[in-house]
Amino acid sequence: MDRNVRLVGVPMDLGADRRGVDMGPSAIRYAGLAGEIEGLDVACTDGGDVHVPRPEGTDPDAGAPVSGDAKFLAESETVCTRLAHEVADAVADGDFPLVLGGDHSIAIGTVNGLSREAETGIVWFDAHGDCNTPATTPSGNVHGMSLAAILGKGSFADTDWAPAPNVAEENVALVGLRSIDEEERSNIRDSDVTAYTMTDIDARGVTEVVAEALDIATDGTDGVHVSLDLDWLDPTEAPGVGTPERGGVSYREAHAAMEIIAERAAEPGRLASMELVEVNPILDQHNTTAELAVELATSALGKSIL
Ligand SMILES: NC(=[NH2+])NCCC[C@H](N)C(=O)O
Ligand SMILES: [Mn+2]
Ligand SMILES: [Mn+2]
Repeated sequence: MDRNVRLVGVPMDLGADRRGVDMGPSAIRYAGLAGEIEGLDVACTDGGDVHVPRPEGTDPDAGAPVSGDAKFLAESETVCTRLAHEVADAVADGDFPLVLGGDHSIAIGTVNGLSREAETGIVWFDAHGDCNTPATTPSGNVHGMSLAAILGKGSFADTDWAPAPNVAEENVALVGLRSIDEEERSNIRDSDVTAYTMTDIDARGVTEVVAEALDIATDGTDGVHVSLDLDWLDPTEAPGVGTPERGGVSYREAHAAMEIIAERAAEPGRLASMELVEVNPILDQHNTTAELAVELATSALGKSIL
């Protein structure tokens, strides 16, 4: 990594049912992220946390500007708009934004900030598709809708804060899927997003799948955003997540994926930003999942075994 890394924490948990992911940024910092990055001879500054309203006393249905079910949408807008500013500022200063969640709804803010001035591809590592819309969501949780929001699907198209300005569906790849809701399945199938399931990883191996996902995300774009939902990994490796799903990638497969990202990042501008989301310290075992998030981030930023 030839740029200064700027950490931006987003202690957001309004997009998920299980409370506790708001403590993710602290847990990841506590696991030693800044020091590990500096150990790679990469400068790292901490931009602090984006302010997130507390849910207590907030009406989850207040002012929802879209039709359908989406809880805390007004707060999502506020937080994602703030985050988009922070990310755009980091990019304008020539820094590499590393965003610490928080639930996955924050990706709406990260990608909006990042794609303001640049064509952006996305590789989205996740057990879930996060492609529900307010019309198809079974839960009303925005963290299950964030990719659909970024792509302006359903009633998100009527908002001015959710659809990202310079992201083409053809440059988006989902990797590691194993839990898709019934109607979400058609949202994915009817889109131009490329979706790699765990079955694809079983058959082809993680290195081939991730290399192809990166080809898709880099084709004609200025840079790639890596969105890493820790529930992408098997819950035996990453127990501290709110929506664990059996059958995820192993510890080594996850590192292998990040190492391929690091190889490609050598080409200037290729890896544009990264976010680590869904770490839930309340459900974790001795901060294992936050420590894993730190390891995977440093792998993506160039840490190698030898
Ligand atoms: N980012 C996540 N962990 N998303 C989980 C989404 C779960 C489910 N598909 C929903 O829409 O509620
Ligand atoms: Mn997710
Ligand atoms: Mn997920």
